[in-house]
Amino acid sequence: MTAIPSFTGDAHPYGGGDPYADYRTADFPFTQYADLAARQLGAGVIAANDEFFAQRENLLLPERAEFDPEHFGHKGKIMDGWETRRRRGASAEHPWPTAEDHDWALVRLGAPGVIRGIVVDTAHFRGNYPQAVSVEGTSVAGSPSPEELLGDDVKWTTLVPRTPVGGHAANGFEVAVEQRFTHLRVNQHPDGGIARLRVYGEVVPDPEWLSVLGTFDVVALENGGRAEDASNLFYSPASNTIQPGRSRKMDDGWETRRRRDQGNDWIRYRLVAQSQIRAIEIDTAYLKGNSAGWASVSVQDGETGAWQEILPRTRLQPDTNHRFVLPAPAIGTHARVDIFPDGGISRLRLFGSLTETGAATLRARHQELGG
Ligand SMILES: NC(=O)NC(NC(N)=O)C(=O)[O-]
Repeated sequence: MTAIPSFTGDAHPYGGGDPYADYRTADFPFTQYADLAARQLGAGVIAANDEFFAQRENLLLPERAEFDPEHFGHKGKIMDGWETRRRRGASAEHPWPTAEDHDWALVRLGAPGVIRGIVVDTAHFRGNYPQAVSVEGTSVAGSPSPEELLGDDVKWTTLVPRTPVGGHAANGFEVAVEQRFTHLRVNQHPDGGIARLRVYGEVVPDPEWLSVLGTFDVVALENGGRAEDASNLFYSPASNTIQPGRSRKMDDGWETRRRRDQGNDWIRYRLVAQSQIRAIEIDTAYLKGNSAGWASVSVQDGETGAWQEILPRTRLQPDTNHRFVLPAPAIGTHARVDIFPDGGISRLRLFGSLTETGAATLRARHQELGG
């Protein structure tokens, strides 16, 4: 694992001006993966032992945390994060919290998967961030209640051991645990505030669920699809094109910078597993003066297979969902959308089903990751 920067210690008290001017962060190698704790994917902070100063749900807000130095409420300073009360010891002789004292929050991942990295963001928590944090993971099928998750029969695996963190900083941790997780427990030792939680990883879907679906979107992030590479990410990520639901504004889609050459832009995807594609949707919702002019779609079977064009270069309309039925099913493990010359699309849907090989591969991966 590559060494990534770690931050410790207080940040300076807020002194006015841009509250992010002294924010400590870094480029983490794992942010190429999807955020499995994204609300858009269906994640939630389902319980916490204490949220006296600020509510647990703020942890998963997609926007970066805000800070208003003048904003106070009945409980104290209004903070954009999850913040617990200060713990006290049991007596005047020992007024401090014990080494075991800690606060916890339970997080349901939006899609189960393998976790590659976690960011515990303490933005604006300058003198009230946790002394240390730890993160554990578990895999529980169905929709367990907080009480069930806290039961003695649930096995938790350490993803981030108890580690000191810094105030007003993006505290990143690489995770190397080859298991599929459905829920996390985030611990603050002994107490404090965390602004945001990001959990980067690879979706590993339930093969039984996909097998009964029949026809489904074999490139959708929630089903285990992934945007592997793209020609340009200037305005917004390529992974937006395989997010759930339709775009609600322009930057919910994928938009490239204006090209000034004779080339074109593209995205390469890894499908859920080997699939048979029968229909395609290309949506340009909210892309009007910058919608892709034309698009084509190709598939590749295996990392080294030849690319086969399955949708020839086709004119697209701005702010429109386009539907195409393929003349014959197309088999592949990867797909590529080429847009001409540049601009963007908001969503790509590839409807079909897993081949027998694809289904077997998915079942084997699900099993090897703990089932
Ligand atoms: N100035 C503070 O933020 N104080 C307290 N926190 C809030 N949110 O008021 C505390 O005890 O950490």
